[in-house]
Amino acid sequence: MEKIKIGVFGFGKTGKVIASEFLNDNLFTLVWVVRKSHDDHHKYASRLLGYEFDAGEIFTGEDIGEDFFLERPVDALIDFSDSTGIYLYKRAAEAGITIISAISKYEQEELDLLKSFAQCTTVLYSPNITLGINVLMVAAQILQKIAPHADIEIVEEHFKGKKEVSGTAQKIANSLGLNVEEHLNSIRVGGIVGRHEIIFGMPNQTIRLSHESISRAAFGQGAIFAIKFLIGKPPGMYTMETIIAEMFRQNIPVY
Ligand SMILES: NC(=O)C1=CN([C@@H]2O[C@H](COP(=O)(O)OP(=O)(O)OC[C@H]3O[C@@H](n4cnc5c(N)ncnc54)[C@H](OP(=O)(O)O)[C@@H]3O)[C@@H](O)[C@H]2O)C=CC1
Ligand SMILES: O=C(O)C1=N[C@H](C(=O)O)C[C@H](O)C1
Repeated sequence: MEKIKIGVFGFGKTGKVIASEFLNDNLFTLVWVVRKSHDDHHKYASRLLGYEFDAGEIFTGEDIGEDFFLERPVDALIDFSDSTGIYLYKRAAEAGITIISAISKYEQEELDLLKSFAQCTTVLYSPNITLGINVLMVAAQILQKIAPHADIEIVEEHFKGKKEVSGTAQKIANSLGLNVEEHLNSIRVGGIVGRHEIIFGMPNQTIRLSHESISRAAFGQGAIFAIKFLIGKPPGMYTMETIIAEMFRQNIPVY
């Protein structure tokens, strides 16, 4: 079977682990990686990550001219760079390359741009691409319907250096109709990869839905799940939670 060709934006804390997940999986070929700086320019991500073969040539944003995506075709582009990466890959969308953006926080302008790409190709946007957090997000909406009077607080914990409020926590708050200023609690300590908890407080009981990414590999596995789902789908905007919600629908008759 022909391998699925992948291009990755971002080669930081997460991008490196994502690249490794694709290098470890025989279904995929890592064709290139784009980063902001000129560090490791034209070296192979595979070599830098300890593999003994060449894959994932490293480029900088400045290398992306008119023909970059035509000369180095891929089936899917996975974005773990930052909110500016999106301005470099309009031509990828026009060429029909599947776009998966995992950027945790976009301004409206960037969200609109991403939506415009969905007219030409399949686009999936997910501020938290793990399977687990999306299951939790759907479960929380069901629980809120079952217990509409519960007090709800969201706690998100991340590594000390994370500057912005968790995009995942904001998305959870929006999906539950909660004011982010009032109900979102952020903790920044040490090296926590990412933990989210939704606390439902009732007079005589407390329900806690929590999810923790214990390795950034969880994000790579989520991206792989997303690509497999998107193969053969028509152009349009997709999200992880709508894929998971559909799976809930198909599997809900438990009793
Ligand atoms: N949706 C999800 O599940 C998850 C989302 N994220 C999100 O992914 C993003 C990256 O996180 P993290 O790895 O921790 O961040 P880092 O700061 O460690 O890495 C960012 C990377 O992006 C590159 N970069 C920045 N701007 C551009 C650009 N315009 N074009 C191409 N590359 C660029 C940087 O290049 P250089 O190395 O040259 O400086 C760097 O390699 C964040 O938005 C984060 O919140 C993270 C984990 C999970
Ligand atoms: O910056 C990160 O690393 C992460 N960001 C996400 C967010 O802001 O919600 C998701 C994940 O927990 C890791």
